[in-house]
Amino acid sequence: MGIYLDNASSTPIHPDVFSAMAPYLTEHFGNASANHSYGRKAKEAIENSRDTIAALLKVPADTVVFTSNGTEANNMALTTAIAWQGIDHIITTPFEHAAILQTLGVLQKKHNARISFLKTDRIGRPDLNHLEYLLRTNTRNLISVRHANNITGLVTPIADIAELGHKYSATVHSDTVQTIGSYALYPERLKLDFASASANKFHGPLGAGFLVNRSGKRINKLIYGNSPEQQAGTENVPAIVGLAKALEIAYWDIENTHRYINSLKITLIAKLHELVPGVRINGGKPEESLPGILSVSFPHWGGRPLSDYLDDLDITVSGGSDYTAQSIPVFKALGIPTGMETIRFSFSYKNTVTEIDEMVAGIATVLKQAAA
Ligand SMILES: Cc1ncc(COP(=O)(O)O)c(C=O)c1O
Repeated sequence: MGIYLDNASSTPIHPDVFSAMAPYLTEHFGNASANHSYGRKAKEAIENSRDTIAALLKVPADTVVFTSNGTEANNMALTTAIAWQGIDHIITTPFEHAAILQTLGVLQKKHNARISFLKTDRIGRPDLNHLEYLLRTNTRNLISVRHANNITGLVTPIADIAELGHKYSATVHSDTVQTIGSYALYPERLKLDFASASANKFHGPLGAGFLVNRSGKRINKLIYGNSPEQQAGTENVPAIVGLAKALEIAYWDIENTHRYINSLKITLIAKLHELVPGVRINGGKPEESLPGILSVSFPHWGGRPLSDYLDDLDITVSGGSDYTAQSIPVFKALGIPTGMETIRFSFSYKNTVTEIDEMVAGIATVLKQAAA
């Protein structure tokens, strides 16, 4: 097995999550809408999962809406806010995920709303004075700002943003896909009307997410059909069961997991500074960013990209041309020189210091080859 350092993209499923899901793939395979024992068993599993998630997040169970992923949760939140709340002005940042920027682009046209992009500082922190100015000079505002940047890991002061927003009666959504499960996050404490999550970011299955809807408004459906779940269609019961189990595991002992993952990140930063002259760490100080994400820009030494060499060594990171193409607006906004190669390393509880050492040894070999 190689070294997997792309956990911000997707994490391996936790063995206990797999065990919790297995009976719902084999024995309890019923359709939750069916009026017989199989259906009732499936329905019960969904409601138990909803209760588990609600208890962990300290929100009422009826605010938890299951979705297929984080993108759907984000779409649902924005569509609901704009459709029901008569929003005519949206405040966001240029750093949001495509699930936000593309959705807002469509909704803006459909509802004749305007979008303002918050000014940010050099590392991407939003300017709260600018936020207050935008809130003061507009009415019926929706704020959508993500809690942590999935490229650099920088964490936004979302509670301050939400507090300011509510002072001016704004509706506040945060794309918390990178933070729910990474932090023990409580939407009420952060004063969020909407928060989105995706299970495969915290050792849950692919194809499961949820939206917390504290707005008091009915969810605006994205598709129509039979299901009593707000999103139409037959529910993915095993994935929902796995999602709840994964969140339970993530919230258990989260502080120690954090400390451990952060120590891997600090170790890698120190080793890279030692090894590579001119290396640049993006996303602010380690304590300002998610413990699990490290964005590094390497001076280009000509020839093949470093991420390709790492791939040859069976070391998986986020890099290469597709990643760069998606991330270019963020790199530009952060002032990362175009000549540098930027790689995201993202860690989980499964990674070890030995893996970090092996990867650094791999980078050292690549540097030597390039210099020869
Ligand atoms: C910040 C952020 N928002 C939204 C998404 C989309 O989530 P999903 O892939 O579950 O649709 C991602 C996925 O990487 C993300 O990092």
